[in-house]
Amino acid sequence: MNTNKIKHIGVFTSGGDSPGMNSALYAIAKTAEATGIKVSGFRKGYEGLIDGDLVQFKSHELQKLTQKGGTILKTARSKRFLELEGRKKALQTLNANKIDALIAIGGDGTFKGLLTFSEICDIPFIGIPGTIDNDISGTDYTLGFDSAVNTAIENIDKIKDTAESHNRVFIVEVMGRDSGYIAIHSGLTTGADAILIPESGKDFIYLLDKVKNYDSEDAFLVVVSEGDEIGAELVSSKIKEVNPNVDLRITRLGHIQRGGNPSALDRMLGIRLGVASVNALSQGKKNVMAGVLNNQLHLTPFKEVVKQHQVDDELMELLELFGK
Ligand SMILES: Nc1ncnc2c1ncn2[C@@H]1O[C@H](COP(=O)(O)OP(=O)(O)O)[C@@H](O)[C@H]1O
Ligand SMILES: O=P(O)(O)OC[C@H]1O[C@](O)(COP(=O)(O)O)[C@@H](O)[C@@H]1O
Repeated sequence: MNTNKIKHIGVFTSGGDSPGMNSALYAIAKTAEATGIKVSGFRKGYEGLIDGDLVQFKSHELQKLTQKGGTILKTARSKRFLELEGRKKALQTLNANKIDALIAIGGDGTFKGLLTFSEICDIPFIGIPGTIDNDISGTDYTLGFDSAVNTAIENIDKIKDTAESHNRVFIVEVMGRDSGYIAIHSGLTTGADAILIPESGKDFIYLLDKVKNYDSEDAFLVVVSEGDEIGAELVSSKIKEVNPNVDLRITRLGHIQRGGNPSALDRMLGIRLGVASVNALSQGKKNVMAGVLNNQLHLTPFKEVVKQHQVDDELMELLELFGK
């Protein structure tokens, strides 16, 4: 392993926070220390790079916080980094602090940012996929997805109890800005009657077919992704059109899905990808995202990392089977 070139890594979290980010930060610090590399953390995503807002990282301090949700480095969506002016300031910060590599934990927007930044900055960048939405190619799972699904499940189970007690139709909106992964996983595993996602056009037809005859002693549970083109309000009014007698409520789970301690799976993913990202830098890799494909570590060039707008065929078949 060649560790001569990299002496000082900068790391930051960016975009929406996700459970598991702290595990990854801990693993990065631990691996870097073991190979004699200094690590600095930039606070608030690209904003910290622009403002030179950085803190020294010591693994024993991060060890205490590895199990916590959120990100101890804080995160942000930075308008200033979208402008060349902002990116030039970020470059000055890196030069002034002699940072010779960057690791970013975030979603596809963060990686697009790195690609744009690479036009004026030629130090190596490594990405770690961190978003609850799980909508990034090049990895089976993103950091935080499993925890968010677990939170959604826990809450949907509770809603189902009250829905059954009152024979109510409940529409539960889960997160996923443009993606249905949280909805599919949480809907299937809570026995939802209908699951609505942006990637499917048929799901709404199945829902109306089912709900028009709904007149039972059970709950009728609809899990809808916030990214779905129809949305909870319209779904509600369409249900009332086809079945005016239903007693219906809408619950939005919202940001509760982003918080909480990470699941075992997300903690392990954070540790694996944190270690992999430092190792990738030591091996001379640049501008790649570290992910896990078929449970094997995998590096994908940023240029090939895209926002996933399709769920895989197997999940679509499940949706078809359980949605009808
Ligand atoms: N094309 C781009 N050029 C420069 N910076 C970008 C670009 N796209 C996104 N970014 C930066 O990445 C940040 C995070 O992206 P965002 O889409 O909000 O979250 P995520 O990384 O979770 O997808 C943005 O706030 C912006 O600062
Ligand atoms: O916290 P905000 O800025 O309101 O963003 C909400 C969005 O962030 C997410 O929670 C995760 O998005 P990211 O891709 O930025 O991680 C989406 O599911 C949701 O639409």
